[in-house]
Amino acid sequence: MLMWHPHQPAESGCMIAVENLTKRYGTFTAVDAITFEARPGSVTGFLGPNGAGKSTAMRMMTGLTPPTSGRSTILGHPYASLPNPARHVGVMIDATAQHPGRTGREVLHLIGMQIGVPKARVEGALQLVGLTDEESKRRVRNYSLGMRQRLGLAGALMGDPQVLVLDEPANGLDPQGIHWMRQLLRAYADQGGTVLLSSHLLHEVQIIADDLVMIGRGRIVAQGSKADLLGAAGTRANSVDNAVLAAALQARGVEVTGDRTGVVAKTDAETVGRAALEAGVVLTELRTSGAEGLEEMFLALTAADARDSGPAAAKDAA
Ligand SMILES: Nc1ncnc2c1ncn2[C@@H]1O[C@H](COP(=O)(O)OP(=O)(O)OP(=O)(O)O)[C@@H](O)[C@H]1O
Repeated sequence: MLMWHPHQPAESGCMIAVENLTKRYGTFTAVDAITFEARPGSVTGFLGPNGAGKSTAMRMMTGLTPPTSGRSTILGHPYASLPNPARHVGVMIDATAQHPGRTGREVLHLIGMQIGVPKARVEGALQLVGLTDEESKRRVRNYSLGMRQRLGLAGALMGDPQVLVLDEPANGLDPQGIHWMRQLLRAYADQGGTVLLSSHLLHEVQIIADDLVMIGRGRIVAQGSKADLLGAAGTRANSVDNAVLAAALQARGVEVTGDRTGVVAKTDAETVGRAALEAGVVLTELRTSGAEGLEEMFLALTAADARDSGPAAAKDAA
């Protein structure tokens, strides 16, 4: 596999910094004072339901939409102040926006000319995203959505950037394509690159991301390392007497939910273990609630923000 080597940042620290970034359309607030950072060598998943404000935030970060207030920097500078930004930041916001009458190869040639990279880079970019020579000669109007995504990613990689900002890059990819993309982005981050990618699918992001920023109706509802967020999702336990275990936990002020497969406690494993010990209940299972817990948390945190939660969907307010 062809590899590339994103340059290490001159100084360690965040490559993308977003501070109180806000976008209002009339009285409707699409992005509401969001603040987060993305680190080099990591993949940051920007997660939220449809209409949460992910694309709007990414458009502001990459100079496509002016913010109402707040600021964002990439490599310490506002995107628009970066000299030849595509050499530093690869952006894929709308993969369907490519010119339908051009071939994939032509699209990449043009990008190369605009940003001043050698023509030979086109071959490398095509190989990186797995578009064949024959496919690269087809017109974009005949591309499947997955092929457009691959072409969009190739365009973003043309400048050999240190930072990638990708809006729903897995959209339209089949399971193999998603697997391929994960490997590509993981390798890119492992070599020091910084990736910010958005998705409305928790599972998709959870597999690849090191850090997560969860957004709902324009606001950040949770953020942190994936490990911390998985931990915060609680502990799943099973015992010979779950009713006694649940009561022991509640007596300690721990919030408990449960189903026929066991007890889920909003606390760490040690606290559950101690409660079981004191109550004299034998534990048969004890683990962090993990992925299921994170999904429950994501749904709960964004429930008030989801369009299905009430008639007054955000979009209608715009
Ligand atoms: N130009 C605009 N004028 C008015 N409202 C807008 C404009 N652009 C976006 N919005 C609104 O801002 C909100 C956030 O939209 P955005 O596209 O950023 O969401 P998203 O999280 O990317 O959603 P999705 O996952 O569906 O792509 C939506 O309610 C949208 O209708």
